[in-house]
Amino acid sequence: MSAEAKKQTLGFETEVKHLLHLMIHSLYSNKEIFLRELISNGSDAADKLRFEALSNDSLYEGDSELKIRLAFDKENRTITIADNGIGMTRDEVQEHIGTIAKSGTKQFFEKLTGEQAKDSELIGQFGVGFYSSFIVADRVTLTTRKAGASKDEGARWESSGEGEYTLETISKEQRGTEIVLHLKAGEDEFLDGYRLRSIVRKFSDHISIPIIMTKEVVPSYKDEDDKEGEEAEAKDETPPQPEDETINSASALWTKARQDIKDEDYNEFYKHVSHDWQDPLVHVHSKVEGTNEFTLLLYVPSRAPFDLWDRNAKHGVKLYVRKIFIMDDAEQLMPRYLRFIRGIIDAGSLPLNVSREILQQSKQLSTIKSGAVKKVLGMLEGVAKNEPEKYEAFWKEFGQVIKEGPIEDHGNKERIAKLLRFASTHTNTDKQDVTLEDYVSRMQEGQDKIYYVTAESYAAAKNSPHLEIFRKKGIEVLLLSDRIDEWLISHLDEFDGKHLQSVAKGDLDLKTPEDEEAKKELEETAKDFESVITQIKEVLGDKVSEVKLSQRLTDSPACLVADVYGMSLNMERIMKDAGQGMGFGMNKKPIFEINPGHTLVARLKEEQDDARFADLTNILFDQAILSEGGQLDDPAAFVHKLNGLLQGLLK
Ligand SMILES: Nc1ncnc2c1ncn2[C@@H]1O[C@H](COP(=O)(O)OP(=O)(O)OP(=O)(O)O)[C@@H](O)[C@H]1O
Repeated sequence: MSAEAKKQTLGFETEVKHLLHLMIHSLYSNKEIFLRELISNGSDAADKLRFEALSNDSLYEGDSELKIRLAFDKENRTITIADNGIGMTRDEVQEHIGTIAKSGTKQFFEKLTGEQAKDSELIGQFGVGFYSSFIVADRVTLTTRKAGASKDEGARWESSGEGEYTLETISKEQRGTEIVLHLKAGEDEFLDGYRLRSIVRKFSDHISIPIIMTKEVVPSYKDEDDKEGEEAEAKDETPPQPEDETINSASALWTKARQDIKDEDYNEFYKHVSHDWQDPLVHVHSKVEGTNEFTLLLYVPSRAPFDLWDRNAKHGVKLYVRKIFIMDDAEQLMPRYLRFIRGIIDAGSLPLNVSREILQQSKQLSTIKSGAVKKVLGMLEGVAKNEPEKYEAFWKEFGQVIKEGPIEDHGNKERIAKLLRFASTHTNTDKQDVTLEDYVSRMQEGQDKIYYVTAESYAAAKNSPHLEIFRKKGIEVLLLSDRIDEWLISHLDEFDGKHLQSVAKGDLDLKTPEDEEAKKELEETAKDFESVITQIKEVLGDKVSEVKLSQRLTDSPACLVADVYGMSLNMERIMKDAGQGMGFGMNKKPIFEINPGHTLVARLKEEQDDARFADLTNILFDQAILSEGGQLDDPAAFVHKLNGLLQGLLK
């Protein structure tokens, strides 16, 4: 026996134990799903073999009828699930089984709180897969051999799910994977053919290869009189060959007509392709005719996957060609902003021998992609229109990703823009539920722009001094505080012919008659403030590009305004945080606007003492930074100056 053939005892990754514990507890009321998960794996293994065999027929080893066999043994209290799919090498077993080598796992564990209830919720986002065996079994034996490998290159893995597993090389006649579950005490309900059949029909009917069980001998109800004769007959006959039966409908779900598919079937298929254990939020099933004929069955999950923000996360759409699985993770099929979409696309017109390289440049595939994107957008539009509550749930989970849409997908910009939802001064809550269309319908007479403010948090946006004049005039402003918003807005400069305008950038031009009036008045006032403005400029030096009287303030004494062509101050901060080297200062300096109607500014005008003038000016400037959500370079100096003034009050 070679060294590696020896039995090894290996430890699970530390996280596995915790994960197993959580899974078992959160799934206990739904424990029959272990069967769905194992059958799902068997079906994936068959898909993989079928694809590999396209270019290497010998992998079938003369047996191309792919299937899954399910059996139970009452005496030994075991359930066996066996497939003749691709199988695994010993190394693959070590890599895939009992190890969580999925991207994003680490982040997932960081999110766990240790509180059972909360963590159970979270874990729903994490596929259960093979581990679900341990919900019902206290020992699991997996034997497998890779298709095309020699018979003595099989592997046996065994574990009781408690931190360790053994792995050894064995000889295995049949390629594929066989899993034996040694049931825990109390799980005997699964040692029942009727129960197993009904679970398969409920969860795995859509699996496209046959799931086979031995036909059970149904006791026949014959006349009492016949009984003796029958027994006598049975005695001298060898038992009849057990007969097989297929217990699922074994056809690719997406090839069926919509009206023949039940909601449960759609949901179970979703769980199979997505490895999610919750029902999806919504699906679209559609056949697109034409030269590039294809069928798609795509889903929106009800919860964001745990790796939604992981750059390396897998994409969720599988590519099939005429029912043959071609590949997972087909990033050519969905743009990044729809990366949460799960399901399949069956491209009838692609050749079967496509490779990843060919796909990358395939014109046909990009046509299919754009057709699929349109279907997905159509589905979302439908939900938004007809099922607003569902859309709200969708937006909560995926809104931030959809906001990448106008940046990534110019062709569909208008359509995506209509799917966006924002918080706004109209509703004054942090709930993002205002559409751009709603906004436009509420625009005031003469208003020709869609106004927004960006800030680091909803509170900072809502309380921004820049909103004062808008609130006073009852002009709605969108309150943007998601990180992505700055980028979104830089790519979405227009909606329905209306320019999107930051309230914190450039000159205000509200285009109303009162506005013109106010402007004139301000020009008059400005004459009075000329010398104050010059003095403020001297104090602030190159911290600002300009100082002027403000039209936007009613309650606050001062604010900062970004150059109309420059970055907003919020954007500058984001860039700085992201270490983009574009720190405060690289951008054009902000304009410092003061409110001539404010008592502090009036006080400044009267101030004779230069030192006090400088202190007050610096305080107003720092306050303006703070109310923008910015950070002070020297907070202690600010506090010191402020206290100086306050003490002055007490004298
Ligand atoms: N019957 C099988 N035949 C061949 N490979 C298998 C089989 N079962 C599992 N595997 C391999 O083990 C890996 C891990 O399986 P597991 O069920 O834990 O997770 P998964 O199916 O990848 O995803 P999830 O955990 O989200 O369900 C699979 O991706 C596959 O590579």
